Amino acid sequence: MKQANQAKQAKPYSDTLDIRVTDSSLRDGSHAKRHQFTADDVRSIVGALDGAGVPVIEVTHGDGLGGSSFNYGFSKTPEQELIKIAVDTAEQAKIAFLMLPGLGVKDDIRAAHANGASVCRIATHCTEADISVQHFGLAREMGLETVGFLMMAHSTTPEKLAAQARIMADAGCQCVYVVDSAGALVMDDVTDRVSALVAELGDDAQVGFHGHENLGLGVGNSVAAVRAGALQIDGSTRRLGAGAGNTPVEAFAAVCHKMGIRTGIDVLKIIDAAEDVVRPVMDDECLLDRMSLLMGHAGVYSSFLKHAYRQAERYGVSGAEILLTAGERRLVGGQEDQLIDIAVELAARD
Ligand SMILES: CC[C@H](O)CC(=O)C(=O)O
Ligand SMILES: [Mn+2]
Repeated sequence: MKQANQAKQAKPYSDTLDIRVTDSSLRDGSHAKRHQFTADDVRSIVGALDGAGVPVIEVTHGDGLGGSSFNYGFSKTPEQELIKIAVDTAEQAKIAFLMLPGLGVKDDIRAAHANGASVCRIATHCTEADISVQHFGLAREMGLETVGFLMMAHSTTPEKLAAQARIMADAGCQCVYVVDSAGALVMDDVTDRVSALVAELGDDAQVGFHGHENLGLGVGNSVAAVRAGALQIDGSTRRLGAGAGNTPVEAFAAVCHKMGIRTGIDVLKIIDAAEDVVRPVMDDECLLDRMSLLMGHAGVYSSFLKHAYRQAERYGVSGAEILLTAGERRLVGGQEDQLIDIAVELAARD
């Protein structure tokens, strides 16, 4: 623990920030909204987060650029339009976008750049970093800041994860995230993974952490990540994200303030933004209920939640059983359609 704290003190994010927070309410939260964000939602949320000093705001379909589709759910508003509105609204925050190679293509990155986004986040399954190489190359050529997402990080070892982070860093990624897509990591797991990446990457790239609340550990895990040397942390205001939601930015900012970790976020303003601006846009609170808790326990991709509900209703089977079976089969992002297969099997069995 002592060493980890020293790592943080020795290497703050910048002269004024110890760590940099990215708010993902308008991207990860798109899963919870079934991708139905409107232009007004983006305008009001970006305005409030920007005013509270959140330094980076991510805006994209929940499954990233090109995610609007039959398999993942169609967006109400084209994501490039939302990105442009976010850029036009923010006065100080950078606007980030996410892309999964294969779902989105290079032209989507070019369009996001043309619309003014400045942080390009490329996500792959945690053992498949090699598919991100050309996208990092393109993004760097275009002058975009780059972030890599190693998703479902609970499903591989710290050593293997660090080797995948090396592939991203060598391709031009400036910060590689440990992504707890299933909200399945507990604190020591986070410490081990972040430490392994910090040791592997050294000064070549920063390390980040993206948490989900499925075991109620978003804030605790994010603090563990910071102590292990992470310099970038994701969260969502009011936990507006997939599953039980993400690390709540307002709680994390308050905890950091108490711990003397500088985030640049005004705690009182972000608390007001959560209550007065983000909550009214949400269909429901992102709850730590039976379904999301099962996801954390069984290691299921958080964005499967709404799909599981839909198939459970359609085939008259238990959503919890769909999720547990998805966990047993170790399904990864992109295999949403297999939840239909599972539901059909469960219906045939009942
Ligand atoms: C693009 C899918 C996914 O929602 C990315 C992410 O936030 C995660 O894996 O947690
Ligand atoms: Mn997520």
